[in-house]
Amino acid sequence: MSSAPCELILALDAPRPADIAPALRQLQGTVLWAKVGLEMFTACGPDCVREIADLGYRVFLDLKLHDIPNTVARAVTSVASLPIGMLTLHTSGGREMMQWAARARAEHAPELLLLGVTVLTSTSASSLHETGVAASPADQVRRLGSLAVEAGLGGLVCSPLEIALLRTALAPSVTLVTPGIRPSGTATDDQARILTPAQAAAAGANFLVVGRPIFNAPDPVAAAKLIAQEAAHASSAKLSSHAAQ
Ligand SMILES: O=c1ccn([C@@H]2O[C@H](COP(=O)(O)O)[C@@H](O)[C@H]2O)c(=O)[nH]1
Repeated sequence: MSSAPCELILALDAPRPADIAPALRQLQGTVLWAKVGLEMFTACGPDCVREIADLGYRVFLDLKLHDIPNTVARAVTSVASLPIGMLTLHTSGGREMMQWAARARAEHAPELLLLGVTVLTSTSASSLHETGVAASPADQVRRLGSLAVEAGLGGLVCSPLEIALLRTALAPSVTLVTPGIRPSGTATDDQARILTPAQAAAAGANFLVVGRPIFNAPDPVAAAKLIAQEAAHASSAKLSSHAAQ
């Protein structure tokens, strides 16, 4: 198990960094990581990645690549020149796609952590079955997670409900990143497989990705600080209890 406390990643789901500038400025130094996703990247491209990095954040580029192996490997090569620390691809693209991506990373961006998205946190058991997958979300996450690690990825994106099972199934060095985080009393929105920050951190997540519970809160800076504290506290308690055993 990792000895580092669980950290918060801010999900920047806005078209431009300028749209969330006050929160970004006020959280500099308190939150280390920010996630640029499809909305921001399709609106302003690599420039917004550099802009967020220039503000002092480590950037998680959440492009969820999913294509034939050659195309995904070339996309990994293209983003290798950007100041990013994490990049996502869909594990459902299969072993070969992930192996090609892992080779491109080794050659062009050895410091970059490639994360395999397993089953989206917005997917319920019934919506997964509708796509033709008979397995439960937990079994499908275990299967895809193991495949991703065999193919050479360093981490996974899963729901907090699967953190404990992945911690049992995989090496402790695998980084587990979880969206689907909802502090008690906040709206579920379109997320289906959720836990609170403390529950996810106690289960063994390395990073929590949180967007709307922060940016839709009356005071986003206070909301982010509370979530970061709750996660750090729960993971430190877990680490101390492991050390005592
Ligand atoms: O399975 C996944 C993979 C990625 N995400 C992304 O995380 C954030 C969550 O935002 P909230 O507002 O906290 O729900 C968002 O950027 C998603 O694209 C995910 O939710 N689930």
